[in-house]
Amino acid sequence: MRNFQPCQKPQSCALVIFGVTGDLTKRLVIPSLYNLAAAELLPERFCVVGVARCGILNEALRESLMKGLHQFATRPVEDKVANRLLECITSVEADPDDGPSFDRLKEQLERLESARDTGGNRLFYLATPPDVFAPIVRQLGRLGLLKEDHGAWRRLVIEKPFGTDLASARALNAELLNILNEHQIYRIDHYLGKETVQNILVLRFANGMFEPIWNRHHIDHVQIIVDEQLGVGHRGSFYDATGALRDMVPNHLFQLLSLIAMEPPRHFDAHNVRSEKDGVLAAIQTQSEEEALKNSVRGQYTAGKIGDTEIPDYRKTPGVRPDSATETYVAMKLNIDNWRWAGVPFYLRTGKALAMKHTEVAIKFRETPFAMFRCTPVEQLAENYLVICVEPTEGITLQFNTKVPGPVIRIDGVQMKFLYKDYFKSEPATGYETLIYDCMIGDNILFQRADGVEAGWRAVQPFLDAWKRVGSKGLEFYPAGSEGPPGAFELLKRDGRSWRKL
Ligand SMILES: NC(=O)C1=CN([C@@H]2O[C@H](COP(=O)(O)OP(=O)(O)OC[C@H]3O[C@@H](n4cnc5c(N)ncnc54)[C@H](OP(=O)(O)O)[C@@H]3O)[C@@H](O)[C@H]2O)C=CC1
Ligand SMILES: O=C1O[C@H](COP(=O)(O)O)[C@@H](O)[C@H](O)[C@H]1O
Repeated sequence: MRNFQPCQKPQSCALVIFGVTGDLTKRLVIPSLYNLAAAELLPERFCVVGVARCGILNEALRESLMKGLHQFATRPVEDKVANRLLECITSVEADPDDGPSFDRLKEQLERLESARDTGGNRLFYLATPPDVFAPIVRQLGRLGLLKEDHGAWRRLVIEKPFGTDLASARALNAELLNILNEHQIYRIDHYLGKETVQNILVLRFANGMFEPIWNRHHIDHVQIIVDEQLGVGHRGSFYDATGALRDMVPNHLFQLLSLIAMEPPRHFDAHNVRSEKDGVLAAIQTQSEEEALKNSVRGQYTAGKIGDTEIPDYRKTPGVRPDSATETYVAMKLNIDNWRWAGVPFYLRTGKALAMKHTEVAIKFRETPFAMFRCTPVEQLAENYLVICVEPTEGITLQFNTKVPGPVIRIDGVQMKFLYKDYFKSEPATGYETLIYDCMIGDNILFQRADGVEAGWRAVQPFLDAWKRVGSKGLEFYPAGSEGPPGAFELLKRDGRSWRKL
């Protein structure tokens, strides 16, 4: 998210993609590069080195990426732009288990850099399974390919998951920081590529009216809701080892939480913004295992129907264990131990195979102190919510009470709505364009820092430990296409609250 206008072209560079034959490259990386190319935002001198473990001819790789582009592009593909991009791509064979193949990769990369005159700047993109992040970085480190010298930058993009718990996240960070400096590492969380998520900072800090009421004196609680319609589909074995909490909470939901709850940064730059975000994650109250069990609900979907589509029982998904205790839904209550948020619960929920796709942050304000209008008791007034709608509706809604026209006082709840589509025309995008562009210009404001990743895992670790200890005890079931497990609604009811109706 750049702090200047107009957009500049990044410096010349080489982009090295590990996992060039994979789904992420085809579905998101290449379509984003295409969108950047169409907007004239790729470097003047540029080359892409596509690394695969088994040799693939340049022509075959380009053909397969072109096919993927036609399938996943967010806008009609213009041959001229696509060909210009694909001509930059060269296939190279290298396997992190085979040291000499990396020596050859180095030679080929240096040859291409010199032919394309890219100036030695390099962006390494790890679009591979997470267990090879460290081995690849070790190979690159051994060959000095990540060392910044003669003014040339060397950067590394890694995809989530950054570990599977606190210990593995620490180990991965330690491996990376052994070879790279923190400023060279770009840990991607695609939620930060969403316009509506980036706008949280602007809403809070470019408007004077929110800050005075953005605290425990005026806010009753916060809800972060990421409901998905998609089931687990073909990702059974990955998902069964992961679950809803690891897949979504310490990364995507915590990004939303930290943007909502952070203190104003001293400056709008990567260091200050990330320090404030990470500071609030570190202030999430550490729960005991008993508290974690009390303050969380796990659900797993059973067979059901979404629209006309029959969804099979989660446990019958290929790759999923028939007696799996993995959660496909999680709801939890967290507290933040600082002056701004003490006593303001944050309720988080996310799940698969639910009735609808909906992502929002709802900020619920306190009620009026007493009932001035006899016609409507306080508890019957509409609740005051400021809702940041992330997806599929993009916008902001304010819910408040108003007088119904007429001679007697009657009160009804109404909504004031800002919808992006009513104000702005923007080309449909993958959400990765901004992120890749920012890597190229060296702005890591939208990327996670090591301490933030670790603070996120630290906050969820008691939940992981407690669930591991109790196994499937307490796991609730919900039919695909429903609103989720009843316990998630009980979690708020117990506190005299309820989830906002979608
Ligand atoms: N797909 C998506 O939408 C998203 C994916 N991610 C993350 O991106 C990464 C890639 O995911 P995705 O593309 O879906 O996975 P795929 O399984 O589709 O692709 C993985 C790629 O990694 C390569 N690869 C596999 N094993 C190794 C290895 N041992 N050494 C080197 N390369 C290897 C494969 O290439 P080959 O076998 O040819 O060498 C393949 O190109 C993962 O970390 C995932 O969590 C994150 C967000 C979204
Ligand atoms: O990272 C992931 O995110 C998606 C949800 O992303 P969204 O942008 O559609 O909200 C989720 O489906 C997937 O399981 C997870 O790995």
